Formats: sequence, structure tokens, C-alpha cells
Amino acid sequence: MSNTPSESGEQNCIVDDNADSFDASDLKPIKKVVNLHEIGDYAWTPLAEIGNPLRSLEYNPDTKTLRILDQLLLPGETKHVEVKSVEDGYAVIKNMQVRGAPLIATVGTLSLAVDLNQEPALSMEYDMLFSYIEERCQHLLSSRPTAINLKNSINQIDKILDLDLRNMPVDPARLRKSIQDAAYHWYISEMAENDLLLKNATLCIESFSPSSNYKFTIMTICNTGSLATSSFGTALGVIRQLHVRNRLEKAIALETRPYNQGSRLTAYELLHDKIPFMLITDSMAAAAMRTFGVDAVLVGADQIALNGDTANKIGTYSLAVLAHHHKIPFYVVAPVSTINQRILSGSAIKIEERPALELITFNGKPSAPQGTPVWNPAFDVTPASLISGILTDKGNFLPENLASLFA
Ligand SMILES: CSC[C@H]1O[C@H](OP(=O)(O)O)[C@H](O)[C@@H]1O
Repeated sequence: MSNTPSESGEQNCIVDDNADSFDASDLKPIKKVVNLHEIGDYAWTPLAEIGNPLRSLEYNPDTKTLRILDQLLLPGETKHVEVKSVEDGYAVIKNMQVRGAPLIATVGTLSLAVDLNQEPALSMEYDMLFSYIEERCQHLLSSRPTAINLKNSINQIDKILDLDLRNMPVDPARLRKSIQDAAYHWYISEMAENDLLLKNATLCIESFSPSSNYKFTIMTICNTGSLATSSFGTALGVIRQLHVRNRLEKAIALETRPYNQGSRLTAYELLHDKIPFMLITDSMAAAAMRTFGVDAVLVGADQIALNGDTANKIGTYSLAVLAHHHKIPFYVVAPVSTINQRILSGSAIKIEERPALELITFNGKPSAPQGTPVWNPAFDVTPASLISGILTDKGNFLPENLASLFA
């Protein structure tokens, strides 16, 4: 937005429709992170030692069998679906039976491990198997374009393919096992990185506490918990940690139209864990910030550019603008596997558009006339200027310092 003084001295605002950042120069963005080495001793108990999360998936590495919790049916019905191939993996991701950037990567990669344990892969010669794996990976990648974790997990598979090709003599059984081991390693690593992420992020939030027993009120959007990861979650994982550490007053969860990850999934998780919270509509966010003394907004991510611009569920950008206006710290909580090292800014992030039907129906019933024209992007991009910090498994960063992770 730029102002050009008229002859009378009044200022005429010329709105720059292409401005990708909210530049309210009278409001300085809150930029503050703290890391473990700055705090010293920090009593920490991994959530895994406290309780079991809701499990979004079950994988048996011996039998190579995979089941996922069908999130389209939650909260009304708890039903598991077998994933027996990459095609099944593609379908459950595309249909959002599983969703959440970290979980998408883990389910997609494990579906490849399952696929290679049966025909036709089992009887393929090396060259055909190699091409088959490449094609199946590309198919998985086409399921949902914005969540970068899947691309990063498939990059690991590509590295194995390259290495295996140089390891003579070629052996299809060895190749299958390498890919299956890598998929399982990605799954186990996702859980390990979640613990580190929660330690770093919770420490950072707690370090802003005005007293040692202060309880935080945290606002969050979408679902970033055990139903978006293989473990306890990112932003919602921090809310879990604050609760078990007796440092949470309440969470304020946005329902997150139109898929309603907040009302259907986050409320489901918070009730399951008996965590104090309240559900609000997306349109209530500003009034809630003004009414309930929100201490911080914590959100997840689907893709983070090297400058810290962050793609996340649609509505996140408006939440960042509101947080900025209300002088509330706004944090992105995400594993490093959500960072896209190949892009410098958020303008390069491809935003997935979801089917119109998801916007004009609710629970299968019309919520708008058939044929209503809609715009239904699944994500938006929050500029780094509105982000107080990016909290990761490898440390907490001011957005402008994020690229140092890869220097
Ligand atoms: C752990 S971050 C999950 C991330 O993914 C969600 O999107 P979707 O439900 O469409 O997969 C949302 O953007 C969350 O922040």
C-alpha cells in the first residue's frame, strides 16, 4: 500500500493489489525466538513418556501392512482403511482421508513400501522395477501439490535409486528392500523429529512467560495434531505439551472452513486428551483476540520458503494480519521437512485448489445452490514479515535467519 499526498495535502492511498505483505508501518512486527542453548537447564518429558497420541496410521514393518484412520468420517465414525498399494496411498491422500503435510509424506512413502511387497513389483526385473518405482513416486507427488513434505520424502527415495544404480551387480530384491527400509526410516524419523520440534517450540513459548506458573491462551487454525502427523503434532503438539506441563489456560481452535479440520479433528483430539479449549468460527478470530487475551497464535505449515514465507491452511494469512494488528506473536511450528530449499519466497509456492463441491456442500448436503461459482484454495501464503518465528526440530528461527539452516 503506498500513499501519494494530493495538492490539498491529504493522502490518497493507492492499494497495491500485488502487495504480498501487510505493511502497517505503525505496527512493528513481533520478532522473537529463544533456543535451548540460551536457556540452559530445561526440565523436559517427551510426550511419548506421558501418553499415547491418537494414532492416524498403523504400519507393520514385518508384514508391510498399512492402515489409516479415515479422517473424512471423523468425528462421527472411527474407521480404518487398508492401504495396499501406491494407488490406495494416492487415493487416501487426494480424498483427504489422511491429510496434514507430515502425515501425507509418511503415508505416501509407506504406501510405496507396501506396493513393492506384492505383484507386479515382486516379479519385476531390475530395469522395470526401477522405472516402476520412479513412475509410482511421480504419481504420489501429483496427489496434493502444496504440502512439500511428500516431495522431500520422495527426494530421499530418488537418492536411493541413484545410489543403487551404481551398486553393481544390480539386484531387484536389494532395491526393493532399500526403498522399504527408507520408507520405514522416514516414518520413525518423523516421530523422532516431532519430539525435538516440540521441545524447541514449547521452550520458546514458555520463555515468554511473565511468571513461572503463568498459563497461556493459544489460538490455532486447522488441525496440526496427531491427525496431521505420525506423532503428537506440530502447533497442536505444543498445545499438548503446555497442557501436560500445566502451562495452558486454554486453546482457541478455529473451525477452519470448508473442510472443518478444526471443528472435526482438532476438537476431537483436544476432547480425547481432556485439554481445555473452545471452538470458534473463523470469522470470530478478531473478536476472540480482543476478548480473551490471546498470548500467541501457533500454526502449522505445508510449505515454507527459504525467506520464511509460509503456505498453510486457507485463513492462516488473515490470522497473521489479525495477530499483527492485536500485537500478538504469530509462530509457525513445523519440522524442517516442511521447508522447500528450492524456493526463495512464497510467490513460488503452488497453491492447491480443491473441488467446488467441498465448499458448496456440508456433510453431503447442499450449503449453496448447485452450480454456485466458487474460489476454493486449500492454502494461502503468510509473508515472513507477519511471522514472529519459525519453530522447528532443528531450532527456532527468525524468518530472516531460516536460510542459515542450509548454508
Ligand atoms: C502438521 S501441519 C498440517 C497442515 O496441513 C493442513 O492442511 P490439510 O488439512 O489440507 O492437509 C494444514 O495446512 C495444517 O497446518
